[in-house]
Amino acid sequence: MLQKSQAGAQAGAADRADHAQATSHVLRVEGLGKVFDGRSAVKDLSFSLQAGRILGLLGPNGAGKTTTIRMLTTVLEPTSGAFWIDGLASSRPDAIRRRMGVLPESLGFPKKITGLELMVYYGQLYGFDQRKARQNGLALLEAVKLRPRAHSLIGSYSRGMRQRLGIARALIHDPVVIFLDEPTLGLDPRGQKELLALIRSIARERMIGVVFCSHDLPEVSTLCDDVVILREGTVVAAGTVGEIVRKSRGNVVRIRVPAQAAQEAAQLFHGISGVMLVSPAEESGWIEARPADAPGDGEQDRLLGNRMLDVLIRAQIPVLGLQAEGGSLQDVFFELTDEEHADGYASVSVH
Ligand SMILES: Nc1ncnc2c1ncn2[C@@H]1O[C@H](COP(=O)(O)OP(=O)(O)OP(=O)(O)O)[C@@H](O)[C@H]1O
Repeated sequence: MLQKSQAGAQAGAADRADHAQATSHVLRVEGLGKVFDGRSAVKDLSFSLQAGRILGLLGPNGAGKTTTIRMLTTVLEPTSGAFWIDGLASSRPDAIRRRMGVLPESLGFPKKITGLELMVYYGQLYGFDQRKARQNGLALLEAVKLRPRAHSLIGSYSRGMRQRLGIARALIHDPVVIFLDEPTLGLDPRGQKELLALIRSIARERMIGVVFCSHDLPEVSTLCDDVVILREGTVVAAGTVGEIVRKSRGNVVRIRVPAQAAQEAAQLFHGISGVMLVSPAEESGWIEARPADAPGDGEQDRLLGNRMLDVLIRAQIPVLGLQAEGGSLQDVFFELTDEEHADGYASVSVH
């Protein structure tokens, strides 16, 4: 709880000044770092998140995601850098804790109370009286589609229902940012889909910024607006999902021509700037190509197949088969977090 002391009043004024500086972002992180026993777990991390947007924090095991989340949720003190939540600086953990909600990776709820009792308990911890805590609790249970089970014991809830209860609890004090650590872990495909839809609607309707940690890359591509990819504690890519996917080297085009025309077609493809043949023409007539430089111009990369087709049409070489594989967040993730291929990618800033 905040103390109404002179120091508190001064801190409040400073908070408001910070707030005025950074009102467009619900979360802003600058140069955040954490050193454990002389080893950097997170280095110079900077990004920002706007209200109503969902940011995916990605990285392989040991990349520094948990350390980052623990710093941003004030569990761990950063070694360097700072962050602001709703304009309030990380040097005021009590104040910023009241502006954020957290769904930790593993949730421990008492099993022998009802969902509503849990909501009332936490509502009162945040200073609501019994009536208001109950009213707020019921409204949030409705929002996460648990209203019909409000009076059931938590012990009877499925994993998906417990996750939804965890989200309702994280929203009790009307936070501006919520941190969700692997919320869909262990859910069946339907439960996963429903939870993702719920997270999206909460972000959009309540204008809450969501920081979402997951190892499920298709899920992150579907849900998130922005992505930060960490590798060994350092940001290796940051931007919107579209911006990051366009940086993929995964655009591969396979074209099949008659076997007797394969050499000629390969020669023609060689002549297209920006095209790299992956394999020599096969006896079957299949020829595989990808953009020569990475990261290339995303638009140009996506037009690779069109340019290859264009030269075949001009040379009147029949096209017998065509396969085009666009880049995905998964491609970029593997490329960036694989030591051999991690060079040559420029970061772009998250809006
Ligand atoms: N309390 C600690 N003391 C010492 N080293 C730590 C501590 N916590 C984390 N680390 C180290 O910091 C690095 C980042 O770990 P972190 O748990 O943040 O990674 P992660 O991306 O969350 O990994 P995972 O996906 O496996 O959960 C690792 O090298 C880890 O060993």
